[in-house]
Amino acid sequence: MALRVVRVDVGWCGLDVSGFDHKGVRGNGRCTVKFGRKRAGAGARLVPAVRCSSVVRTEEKSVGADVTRLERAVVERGFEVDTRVEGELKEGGFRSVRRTKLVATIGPSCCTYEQLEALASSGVNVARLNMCHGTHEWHREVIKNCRRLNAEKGYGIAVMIDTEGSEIHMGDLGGASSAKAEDGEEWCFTVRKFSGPLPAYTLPVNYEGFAEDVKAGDELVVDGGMVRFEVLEKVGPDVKCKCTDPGILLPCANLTVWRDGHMAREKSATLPTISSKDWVDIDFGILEGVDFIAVSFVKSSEVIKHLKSYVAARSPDRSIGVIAKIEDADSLRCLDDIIRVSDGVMVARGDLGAQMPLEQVPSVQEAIVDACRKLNKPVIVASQLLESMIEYPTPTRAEVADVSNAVRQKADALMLSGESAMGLHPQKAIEVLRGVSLRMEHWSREEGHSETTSLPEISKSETGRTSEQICNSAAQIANKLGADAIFVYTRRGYMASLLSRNRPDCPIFAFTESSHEMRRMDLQWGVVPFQFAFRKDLESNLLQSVSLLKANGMVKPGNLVVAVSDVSSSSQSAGILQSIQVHVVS
Ligand SMILES: Nc1ncnc2c1ncn2[C@@H]1O[C@H](COP(=O)(O)OP(=O)(O)OP(=O)(O)O)[C@@H](O)[C@H]1O
Ligand SMILES: CC(=O)C(=O)O
Ligand SMILES: [K+]
Ligand SMILES: [Mg+2]
Repeated sequence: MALRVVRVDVGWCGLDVSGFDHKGVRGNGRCTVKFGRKRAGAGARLVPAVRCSSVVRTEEKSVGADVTRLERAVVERGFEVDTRVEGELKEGGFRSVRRTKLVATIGPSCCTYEQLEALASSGVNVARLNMCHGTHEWHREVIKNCRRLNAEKGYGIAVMIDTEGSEIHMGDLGGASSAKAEDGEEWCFTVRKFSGPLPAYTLPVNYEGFAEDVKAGDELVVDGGMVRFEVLEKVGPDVKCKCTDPGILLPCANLTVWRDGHMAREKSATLPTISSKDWVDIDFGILEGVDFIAVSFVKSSEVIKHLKSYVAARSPDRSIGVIAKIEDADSLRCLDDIIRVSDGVMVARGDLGAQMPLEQVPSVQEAIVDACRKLNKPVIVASQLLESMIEYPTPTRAEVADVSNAVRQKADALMLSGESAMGLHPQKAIEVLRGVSLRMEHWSREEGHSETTSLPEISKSETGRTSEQICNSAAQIANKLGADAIFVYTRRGYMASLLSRNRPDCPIFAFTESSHEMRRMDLQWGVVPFQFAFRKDLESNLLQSVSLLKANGMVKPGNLVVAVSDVSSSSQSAGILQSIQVHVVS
């Protein structure tokens, strides 16, 4: 039997071990972890005692101060939970937990360790990195900071990369954070490449066929109408334009070309959804162990299927969630197909609003949120939720109403873009999202303003249908009994998602063995992920988790818990598929 010291990092990348025994953590924070014996006939698998995630390196010496708070949490306490949720539970009890999840785009305003910590402490669940901007070194540093925060401070922040896609947009502004275009000024849009500062009144465009595609008289719309130009003439790679609607130009701003009142798409319409640059960025994401990859301008379910099989082949032991961004009319035509094959969806209102009449965006948002819930996939509502907070420390009343509306629709998550990436008040913006979410959730739930949504049956297989019915019933039982929480023991999060789909009155505590699955579940409405070593059946899991939470002051006598499980047990092999248990904490 090998005796080895393992550095356990409940962070991002690295290998998952099947399990190991532990001697415990000593007062000085040193921890020796001993591998168990090989199970007979089970090859290299080890007898699991405490299951833990992401062993980054193994070495023959003691790790001493390397042992982080979270490492100790799993070894000492037998479970792990995001430290922010733990605080909420201890302070306000089960029902106080926020159900709507928060995504923040990371940019120059919030990328240092301290700035990220400020966002994390205000409740960010997912950090989004837009691959349109920054270098791989820059993104790697942000990911490293997020990991460090998780390891040192006990947060469970997930990372999402977002592809650039092939749509036409401007390049960076030679290092400038913005440029101002005045009425009547002449500007040159060009496909020429520049290193360093740009010549005056010049804007690079990413799409090589740009000059071929546009015609004199076309209208160029920047960022859905922030600035407009009229095309005067084409000279080789340059397109000379006159500003007709003045405003601020931002780096990598989206460009659409309009002709005779319609969006002109020409050859750009045939560009691949995932460009060669995107594949390089996706490889980077896989290598860095990100939790989600969001794909811009998805036009069909095929591209999602293709990416999912690529990711599965490149990252066989660690699934990465593929999020389809809905940002144009093409994706709406096959919305249900796209949702079915994706692991989640983003309502990308920024580009949606540039690609279709603005007044259609609210109803499209509602339709997408609704379809995602019906098809059991998490949905993120993104862009301009608090746009004025890029500059001002307080949102407009209309913005608060917009955020409230998304929460009332029961979207899984809300996302900040420029507000966090390059705004003056990233932390305040997250606090507004948090405060408005909590208030609106309370209003819907406790003040009886919730509407019931009928959910279609989605599962095809017998076990899937059983899980679905069990989860629907468990959610109903929990609501009728006024339960404090639903506990679900789940390997890949499927049962947790089926419960979340019901949007029950109480939070869903989802116990899983992998810290990676934990982070993936943290995009779902009302799901509170825990890492926990499974016991032999539902009853032992329930008793063990309740007693662990009780010992840590996170449940109280009298709390009512409804429990379900998709973890196979001895009774399942005896023919009892699944059951619902109701437990009062003694
Ligand atoms: N990594 C970054 N570096 C510099 N600036 C950034 C970065 N990420 C975002 N920004 C700034 O924040 C603004 C909003 O960011 P975001 O990524 O959400 O843009 P978006 O237009 O909503 O997304 P997309 O390009 O996917 O449609 C950008 O226009 C850019 O100015
Ligand atoms: C987020 C994004 O890509 C959009 O709103 O267009
Ligand atoms: K993008
Ligand atoms: Mg977009």
